[in-house]
Formats: sequence, structure tokens, C-alpha cells
Amino acid sequence: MTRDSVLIVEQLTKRYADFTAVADVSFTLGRGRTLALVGESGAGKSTIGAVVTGLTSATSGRVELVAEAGAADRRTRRGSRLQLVPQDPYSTLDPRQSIGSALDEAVTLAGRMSRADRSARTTQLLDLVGLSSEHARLLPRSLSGGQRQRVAIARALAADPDVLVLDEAVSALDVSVQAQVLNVLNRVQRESGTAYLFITHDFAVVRQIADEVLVLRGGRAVEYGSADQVLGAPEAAYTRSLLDATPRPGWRLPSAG
Ligand SMILES: Nc1ncnc2c1ncn2[C@@H]1O[C@H](COP(=O)(O)OP(=O)(O)OP(=O)(O)O)[C@@H](O)[C@H]1O
Repeated sequence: MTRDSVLIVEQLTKRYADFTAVADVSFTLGRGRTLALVGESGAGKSTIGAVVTGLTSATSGRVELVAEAGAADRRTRRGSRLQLVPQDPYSTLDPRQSIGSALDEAVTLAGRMSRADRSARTTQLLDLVGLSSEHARLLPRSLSGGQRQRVAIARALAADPDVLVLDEAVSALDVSVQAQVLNVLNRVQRESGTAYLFITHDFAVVRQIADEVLVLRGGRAVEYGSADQVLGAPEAAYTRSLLDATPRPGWRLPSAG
């Protein structure tokens, strides 16, 4: 755990009528770090993401976005400091809008008004996620799934946020494309210092991206620690059972015959 925290969640509970989706969950995301929220379907991962991004309110508990120490951060809107990358960028990209135009719009919303500055920032964002100005001219349907997810990441980074909440952001991609997008995310984090709250059901993905891991079951935290500890020496029987069900690096299907 780092001392420089960017997001603090304390005793978060979310109830829908008399059903408790998230119960008393606490965690801290360090600046420039990646915390994976991992668990099976229905564990409460997306609900935590929705509360953190302000899409829904908590029943009780506290969510705090911490301003950088010493920085006179005038960006008071949560949206500029925390951005969501959804699983399916198709749902948020306008099919009639070119990639360049979509990014330009995000950069404009982020408050960069001069046209030359906007264009330079768009080029920089494309470059950051490994796309070129050729891609900027294309419509979303002309891109592959991995390229579209890169665009979604670039767009989320336009406001230079402190935190990206990535909700199953690579789950729909083939494993090799997944690895490319995870490499992009790792590089972006090194270059920009953005912290990631990374929501996934997949321990193979957790292995490639996380510094810290919180394992959820039925809305409750069952294990929370460094990725090395949780993946290498899990304490909870539930974590061990999830890990046992995950193919390890080098794992192969037994050959037939
Ligand atoms: N708006 C809602 N009204 C009632 N129950 C809800 C609502 N949203 C989520 N839930 C319930 O809360 C629980 C947690 O859902 P959540 O989507 O957070 O889980 P998850 O871990 O993200 O699972 P998945 O990976 O399947 O999305 C589930 O049992 C779900 O049915």
C-alpha cells in the first residue's frame, strides 16, 4: 500500500431494496497504482465502480478522491479527475463520428480550447495508446475491437484524470489482443501516473496488470493485499479456489489421444 492515496473507499455498502449488493467494503488506491477488484459474476464489482464514478449513490460509507499533495487542483468536477472505460466502447462511441472527431470532442470538454493545442493533444493521445493519425480519420466500425478499446482509453485520458475505472475493459477481447491493450495500459500508467481501478473476473488479467488485489464474494471483501501475496500465497480458501480454476502461464490443454 502506498502512502500517497488517490482514492479512499471506506465501509461502502450498497443496498437495492432489501438486497445488499456491496457490504462494508474498504480499500485504498495509491497514486499511479493499479488495484484489481476481482470476483465472480454478481460479486458487486460493477456496483462499486458505479458508486465510485458517481453513477449511483452509496447506501452508506465514504468515497474520497484525494487531491495531489501540494497541488492547487482547481479541477473540482469529479468527471475531470476520474473517468470510466466501459467493457464495450461501441456503446459509447458514435458510429457516425470519426475517431479523431471523438477525441477532439473529449479534449474540448476537458477545457483545451485553442485549435492547435487541441489537435496536438489528440495526436499525443493517439500516440499514447499506439494509434496513428491514419486511425483518426476512420469510423469506429473500421477498427478492430482492440483498437476501439484503445480509443476508449485515449478518450478517457483526454482530461488527464487521476483515476481510470476500467470495468471489464479487456474481457471481450481475444487473449493476444488483451495482452496488447494491457501493455498499452501499463505504458500509459508509467508515462502519465494515472491510477487504475481495474474491475475483472479474470485472474489471468489480474496477473498482468495489478499491484493490489481485492477479492469480492457476494458483495463482501474476502481478501485484500498485494498482487504478489494474493496471487502467490492466498489466505482465503475462496481465492485459492478461484485461482485453481484459472489457467496459469504456460498452461496447455492436454493433447488429445
Ligand atoms: N439496479 C439494481 N437493482 C437490483 N439489484 C441490482 C442492481 N444492480 C445490481 N444488482 C445486483 O447486485 C449484485 C451485484 O451486481 P454487480 O453488477 O455489481 O456484480 P458484478 O460483480 O459486477 O457482476 P458481473 O461481472 O456479472 O457484472 C447482483 O446480484 C446484481 O443482480
